[in-house]
Amino acid sequence: MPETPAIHVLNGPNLNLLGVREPHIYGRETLADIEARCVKAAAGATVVFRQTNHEGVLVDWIQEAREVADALIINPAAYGHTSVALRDALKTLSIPVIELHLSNPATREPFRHHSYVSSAATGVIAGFGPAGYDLAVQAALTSIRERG
Ligand SMILES: O=C(O)[C@]1(O)C=C(c2cccc(Sc3ccccc3)c2)[C@@H](O)[C@H](O)C1
Repeated sequence: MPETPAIHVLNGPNLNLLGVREPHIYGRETLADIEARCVKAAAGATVVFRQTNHEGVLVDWIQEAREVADALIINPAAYGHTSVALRDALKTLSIPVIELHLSNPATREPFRHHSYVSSAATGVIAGFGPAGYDLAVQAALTSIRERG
């Protein structure tokens, strides 16, 4: 177990607009609120929390995590349903990868039912709203601890 684990949390397109519209689907918390949740749940572990609307930037951040992170949490948003590039980048990682969705895409439009990310993830958390990020951080810490 690293002395101070580093958990990278990556967020995909449009998540910078959270809390503004569709609170019945994604909740009323902003991404800044969710970042604060992650820091609190991490209980002293380092949290690197980022959001981008650009697929290639997510690939760059995944490659960076390969070198410096002990676990990766990713909410790919719409790119989860479209991006082989994200799947390929995640497959290069040997650290725990947790796919996270605020909503449960399986209960929504058919085009959201498939995720390219899931086949590269250690596990998936979906449908719990912002609390899902707390669950993902706990899962990351447990996975790090159990890997030694
Ligand atoms: O549930 C999620 O977290 C999800 O990853 C997030 C998504 C998503 C889609 C559009 C906008 C937003 S964030 C948002 C919400 C309300 C108003 C503006 C932006 C997230 C979807 O693309 C995914 O299918 C599901």
